[in-house]
Amino acid sequence: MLKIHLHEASKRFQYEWIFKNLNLQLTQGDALAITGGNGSGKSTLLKCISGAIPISSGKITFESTGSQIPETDWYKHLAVSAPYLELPEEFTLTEAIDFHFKFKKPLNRTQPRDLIEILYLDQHVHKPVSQFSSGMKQRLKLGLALFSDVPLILLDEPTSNLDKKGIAWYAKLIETYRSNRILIVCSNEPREYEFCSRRLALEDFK
Ligand SMILES: Nc1ncnc2c1ncn2[C@@H]1O[C@H](COP(=O)(O)OP(=O)(O)OP(=O)(O)O)[C@@H](O)[C@H]1O
Repeated sequence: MLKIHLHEASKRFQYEWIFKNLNLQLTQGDALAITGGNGSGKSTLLKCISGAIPISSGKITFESTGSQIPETDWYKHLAVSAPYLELPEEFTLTEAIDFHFKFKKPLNRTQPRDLIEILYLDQHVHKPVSQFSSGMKQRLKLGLALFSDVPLILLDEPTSNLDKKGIAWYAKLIETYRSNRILIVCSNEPREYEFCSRRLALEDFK
């Protein structure tokens, strides 16, 4: 059982404070929406929680069945989908999926061909990712994150580039695969985080 604890966590870039004295406890089953306008610091907070960048003061801890997970191992317990994280563009769809699952175990032993069907990308199996539309890339990013067998899922702007069908697909996918995980969604769009029972407005932590 993964537990994340932020204790007086603060982040600044040079002289600009992005958030200050943030206290938060999350455990599996929790869904948190991080909200705020452009530039409020949503992506920065997500990166701090993933361990990609350090906080300036305070503490973030990951704990699993009573023992603390070292920061260098956090990445093993999480998957991220974000606009600034690139897919391997030179790979075909099948290669990109195989590559991803060299590092992360697939959820419920999902087979690549089944995932491709769930992502409704079966017409594009042999196409290089560089030739995907932005919506197709977004579905692939979300699929790779949600179908990684990890307890922490971090989604930044999950429905960007998705059309109406894609947005409905996202909602259904989340409903099915969020259970017993910690899900964190950074967003300005209520439709992306309606299911989140917990909300954190970054404007409150300046
Ligand atoms: N590496 C960095 N160095 C300096 N400042 C940075 C860095 N990364 C982000 N910032 C600044 O931190 C602030 C928050 O940026 P961030 O990308 O976290 O906002 P956001 O809420 O995710 O915005 P958006 O909704 O536009 O995606 C901005 O003022 C940004 O310029």
